[in-house]
Amino acid sequence: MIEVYHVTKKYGSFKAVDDLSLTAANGRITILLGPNGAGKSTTIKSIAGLLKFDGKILIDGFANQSIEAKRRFGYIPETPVLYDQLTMEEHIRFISRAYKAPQGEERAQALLNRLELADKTKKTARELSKGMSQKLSMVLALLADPDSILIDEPMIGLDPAAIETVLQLLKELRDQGKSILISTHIIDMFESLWDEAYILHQGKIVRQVRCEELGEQSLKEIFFDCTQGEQG
Ligand SMILES: Nc1ncnc2c1ncn2[C@@H]1O[C@H](COP(=O)(O)OP(=O)(O)OP(=O)(O)O)[C@@H](O)[C@H]1O
Repeated sequence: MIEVYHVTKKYGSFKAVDDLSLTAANGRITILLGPNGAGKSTTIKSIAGLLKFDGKILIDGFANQSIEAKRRFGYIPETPVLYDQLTMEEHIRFISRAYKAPQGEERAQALLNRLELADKTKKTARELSKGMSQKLSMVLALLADPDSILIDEPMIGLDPAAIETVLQLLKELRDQGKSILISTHIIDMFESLWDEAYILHQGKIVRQVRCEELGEQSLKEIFFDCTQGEQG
């Protein structure tokens, strides 16, 4: 479970995230929606422990900067962070050991098969396409079987078949009881998937919507109402 309490992040004097609170519960897919520049990546990076901020963030009850928290979440950044000279299999071995995940390589193999990467494991990161890098980044984030998963714009660079696989994978992870927090501005992609949505505008949460409470209005319509017609 991911709990964010009153987080404010400033770049200089500019508040990119302003007093933001949200919860990503176990067994639910929570999406953080917002137009470009709303503060989504800043929020996700703050939760992942990459940025300093004011406020409090807990992962399964542990402060997000703590080692206990870091063992419990997997982070898939918007732009994959890989080691140019290492092959896919070297990445997998390295991350499995770093996370002391004995089943890591086995889990990675199953994910590589599903993402159609199994025949690419000898390639170095430098030789991977954008989509392949994104898929490898997902495999690495999931190989230690984290309880919470943080994903920043997961579908960027993926082809339609990979998008279907990732959507299916996310459903399975939800059904296993994981908490999943996804930041995106592409509402259509997650139409069939989300349980909880937070709409972010100019650094503030302007609306929280539960899928089961959705009335006549679609999430997209609510999004446009809240963000005054900005692109979604
Ligand atoms: N390192 C930085 N220094 C200064 N300002 C920044 C920095 N990173 C982000 N910002 C600003 O903070 C605001 C939020 O940016 P952020 O990247 O979190 O938005 P986003 O919702 O993820 O946008 P997008 O959908 O375009 O990726 C923007 O106004 C951006 O210009």
